[in-house]
Amino acid sequence: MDDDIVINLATDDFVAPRKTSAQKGGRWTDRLKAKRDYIERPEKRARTDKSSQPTSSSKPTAATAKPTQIISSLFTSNPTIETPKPAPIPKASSSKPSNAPVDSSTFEGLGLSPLLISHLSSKMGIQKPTGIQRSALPLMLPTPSNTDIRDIFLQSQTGSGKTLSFLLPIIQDLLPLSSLSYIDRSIGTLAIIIAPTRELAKQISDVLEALLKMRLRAEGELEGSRMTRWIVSGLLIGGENRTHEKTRLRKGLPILVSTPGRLLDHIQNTASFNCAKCRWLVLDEADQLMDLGFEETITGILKGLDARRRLAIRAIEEGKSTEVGGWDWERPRRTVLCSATIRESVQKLAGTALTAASSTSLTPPSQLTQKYVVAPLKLRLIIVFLSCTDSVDFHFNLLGSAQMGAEGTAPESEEDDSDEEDEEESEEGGDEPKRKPTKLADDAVEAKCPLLPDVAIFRLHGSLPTHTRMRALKGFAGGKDGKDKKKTTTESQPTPTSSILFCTSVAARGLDLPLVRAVVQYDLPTEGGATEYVHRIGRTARAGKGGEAWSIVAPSESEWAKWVVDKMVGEGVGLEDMKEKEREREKIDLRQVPIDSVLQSGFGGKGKEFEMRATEVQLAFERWVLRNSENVGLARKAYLSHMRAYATHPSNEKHMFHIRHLHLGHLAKSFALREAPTKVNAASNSKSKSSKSTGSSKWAEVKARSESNKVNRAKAGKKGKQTNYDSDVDSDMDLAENEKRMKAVVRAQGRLSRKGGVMARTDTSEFQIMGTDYLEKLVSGR
Ligand SMILES: Nc1ncnc2c1ncn2[C@@H]1O[C@H](COP(=O)(O)OP(=O)(O)OP(=O)(O)O)[C@@H](O)[C@H]1O
Repeated sequence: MDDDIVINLATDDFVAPRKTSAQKGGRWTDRLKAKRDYIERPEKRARTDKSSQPTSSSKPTAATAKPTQIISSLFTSNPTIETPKPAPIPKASSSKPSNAPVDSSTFEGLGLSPLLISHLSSKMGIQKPTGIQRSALPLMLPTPSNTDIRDIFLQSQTGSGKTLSFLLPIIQDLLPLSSLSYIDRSIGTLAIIIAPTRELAKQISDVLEALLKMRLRAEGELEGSRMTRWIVSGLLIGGENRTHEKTRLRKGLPILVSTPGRLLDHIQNTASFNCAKCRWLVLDEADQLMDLGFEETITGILKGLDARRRLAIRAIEEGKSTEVGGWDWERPRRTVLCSATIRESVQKLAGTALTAASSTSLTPPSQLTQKYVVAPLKLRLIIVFLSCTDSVDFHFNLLGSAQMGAEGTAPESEEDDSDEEDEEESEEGGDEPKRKPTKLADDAVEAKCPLLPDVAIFRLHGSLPTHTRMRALKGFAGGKDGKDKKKTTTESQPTPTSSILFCTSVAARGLDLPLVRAVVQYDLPTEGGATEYVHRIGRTARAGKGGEAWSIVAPSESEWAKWVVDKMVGEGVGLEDMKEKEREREKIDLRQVPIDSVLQSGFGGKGKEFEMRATEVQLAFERWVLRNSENVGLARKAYLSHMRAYATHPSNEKHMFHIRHLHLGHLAKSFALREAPTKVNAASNSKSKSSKSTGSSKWAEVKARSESNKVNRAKAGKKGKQTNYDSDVDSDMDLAENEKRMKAVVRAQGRLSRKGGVMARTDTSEFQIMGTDYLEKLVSGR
């Protein structure tokens, strides 16, 4: 399998829906289709914004020619989207991949141990160093000339081999200790690697274990134990039994890979965690780790390690130590900061900055093709994916269960006020055939999509339990889960040849899945701007391989393409010179592709046939949502969460990503919702009204908290700062739930000020987070 993400929803052999004129008898879907496709609706009140204008490209149809509108059509009432002029192919795209190994260099020439070189070559297929490895190894490998170099910052493009750049020097540094008779794993932890997500920590640990499997023996020795026998690696990522972790730590883990929270926990609370002799501290994705939210934890870790070291030295001085003698306590700890993107301020924290010679900018790998399509929101559903947690769950279930021609009914509840269209659905749903289960198990990680027979679908987000997240990643990457399933796949369930991973930004950084062919940003990042964009697209085009990045851009967001390129060039470290910036800009080839050509290649057919095919798929999705209240609930929740997430774009992006500019009707349609958005909110409100706690008491609670925040801020002398809530949070909505969600969003973004446990505006960005009332007003036009 060499393609792990596909972007087309249907292939050329898509079977066109049966044309029918039957009004009586036949399949329910045929009658419904005949009815719905040709129901003419009174013209909607015209929107005043230009986005409500019909496309210039859309030819007059029976519907558009008259002053009426087909409700289910995806291709009417769309905003005008300028068709891009074909851009010249930039010179850079024909040059050598920028993150590939460098032919002119060798590991021998960089001072790497022959034992490691031989293992890399024979067991891992790695022959030549990449640019960053060429820069880093001579300075980081243990030699008498570089003992003074303490903190190091490694910056290079995504997929350029930073992991080996720090793991190889650590291992080469520890290997000589093997000759000391007293050395075994009880020496404690000598190197710690911190990664921001569990998935990334696990991945680094896997690479480390692959390296430690080396049959390394001292030169000339054919027999005897491995030099790495005592270098046991450990992984601490939370979500696991603490007692079990403590036992492992007590036995000794010379190299530890961990997420920050769990590590701090053990430094503070596990007496038997011997980390006083730690020589290496690596912060992978350092910019994210140094950001607010993680910052305090990292500071706690640094202080904790220093304190442990001081205590150990004092114990030796006072003769109370059980430590073995002969340890070089004078040798300082070396800190390695590592990322593809990093702010200059963070870079300055490191004494020595090492970058791959090829580029210091925020640019993605040169061989990565970047494309974007400006799509009306309601058309997104038929293209591809990416979103917040609820949106991931919704799309995973939708794609994993919806089928062409499947039946639907109106939702079981909350539909007393269903509109004419819903009533039509209910009437026609009377003779529906037996339904298939419509929702996947809560812990399901893989689904087969009836619309995409050769595709396995996976999901990954931070609200899933750790073991589920790991299973998802393994399955997607073609690991055990995926492979086993392929063996048992029957004829009725064809072998998946491609995989799609629906995920949140939890998968944006560091994950190395070499077979990923394309990254599709169904939603652009709400947090992290161009930096997050570069990390996300960096999941493809790794180590010199090709890859494509697609971004789905709403008409109201169309300024984004220029903005993100400006940011990529402008935020590159050390790119002050205008000419240099211009050269960098030329290398970034982010080009717009007309939506028609994307749909045409996805759905096939002649002329505008793709419109009918796309509409059929949209209808299949809408029918799936209508099948039961659970599906409706998933869709509504995803829609509302999407709006909340959207509202967290920072204020300097408001001109492109303001919720006020979103076409909410189209947005609802992209979640396969037929209801007008007012109804989506109304349904949500009625649910919360029936919940135990009254809205008003919760409102009072939130308001009180908001007041207390103000007092705290005033006390702290932070005038002018405000909470991330607007003071007009709606009293009807489930405020506690709302608050929880908002907090989760903000915390996930690392912007929750831990001081006092309240959400406060941070110095680096001011969120658009606004009360539900405000969203409601926008939605209902009040
Ligand atoms: N010298 C090399 N030759 C060939 N492949 C390599 C070399 N070094 C590393 N790789 C491979 O390149 C891929 C990317 O490496 P790695 O994950 O370390 O990249 P990274 O720079 O950390 O990326 P990101 O910034 O996205 O975290 C891995 O599959 C790794 O095995």
